[in-house]
Amino acid sequence: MRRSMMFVPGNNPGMLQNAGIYGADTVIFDVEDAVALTEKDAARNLVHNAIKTIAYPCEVAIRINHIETPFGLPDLQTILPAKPDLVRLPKAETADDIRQVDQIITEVEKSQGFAPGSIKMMAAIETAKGLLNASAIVTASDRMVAVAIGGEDFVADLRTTRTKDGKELFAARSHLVLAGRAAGIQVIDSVFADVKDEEGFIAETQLIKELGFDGKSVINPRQINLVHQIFAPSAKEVDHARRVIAAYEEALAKKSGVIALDGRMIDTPIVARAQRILDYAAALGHNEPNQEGLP
Ligand SMILES: CC(C)(COP(=O)(O)OP(=O)(O)OC[C@H]1O[C@@H](n2cnc3c(N)ncnc32)[C@H](O)[C@@H]1OP(=O)(O)O)[C@@H](O)C(=O)NCCC(=O)NCCSC(=O)C[C@@](O)(CC(=O)O)C(=O)O
Ligand SMILES: [Mg+2]
Repeated sequence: MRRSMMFVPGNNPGMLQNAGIYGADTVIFDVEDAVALTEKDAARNLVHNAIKTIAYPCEVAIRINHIETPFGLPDLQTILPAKPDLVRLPKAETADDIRQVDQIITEVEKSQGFAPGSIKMMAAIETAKGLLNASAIVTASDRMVAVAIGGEDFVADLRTTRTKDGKELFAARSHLVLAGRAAGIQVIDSVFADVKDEEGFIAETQLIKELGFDGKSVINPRQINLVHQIFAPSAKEVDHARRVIAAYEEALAKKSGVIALDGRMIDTPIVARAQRILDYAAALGHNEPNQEGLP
């Protein structure tokens, strides 16, 4: 699961040290926009050492600089030998961007003796051009496991701003869900910058869950649990899903493919959705908070 992917500035030793304790599904050690140009060398060395020496209890990703900048290649060459799980390429605009990074990862995997394909990739779409090429980007490498939207850069490219209800990102978010689902990979929403606005964060996370996203990029530990609560099926949803499956089994026993439950039709897509809720709840176990705990 990649419900919460937390950015950690790669030049902050204290944050790198503690990044694993907050329960994020993934930590993303950032050497791109959270790091000033003068700090790039120091940050990539810090990130390398952190990955090499700390046993993080979650997936470890790195966000490199774009491969066409002077920093992208040294980012990969310095950090990959520490073997992060995942490389996030920001501002991806073409399938060739992905292939270039893929090729460098392949070379480092060979030289370091890592299993081929063991380092995964994801791309962040942050421009109109990237969005229009999304289908080619998500299918450009077998390493691709997810695609994200980088909302802050995206609205800058569109020459607009972010609003509370997210109307400016609606088309892009939906397009990305389509591209990701068609490629069979996960789709991750953007960050929410105002870490003190809990109500706004909850509303945005509920929206992106309804749009079909698998998770959200976050920038602060206090946002992690909120995402997990919103993505966890509620007790009511789990109970309803169980009743749907039971009703459908009853229908099948009577040689029917359709049945009514509480006055509503139950057929195969509804059963598939119910099964997905049960699988999701089972994957979470019984220790995860769910929506009932939301403020
Ligand atoms: C926002 C703030 C300054 C608030 O600081 P505050 O000091 O008020 O935080 P507090 O809540 O007081 O911290 C309580 C305790 O948690 C620790 N703690 C906090 N944050 C932590 C963290 N992230 N990792 C580990 N530890 C953390 C802290 O050290 C303290 O520990 P302790 O002292 O021990 O108690 C801080 O969070 C922060 O720097 N965030 C990361 C920002 C960042 O990475 N931006 C770049 C990525 S976005 C981007 O580039 C846009 C994008 O590209 C995105 C896309 O593509 O999706 C696009 O285009 O949209
Ligand atoms: Mg960005």
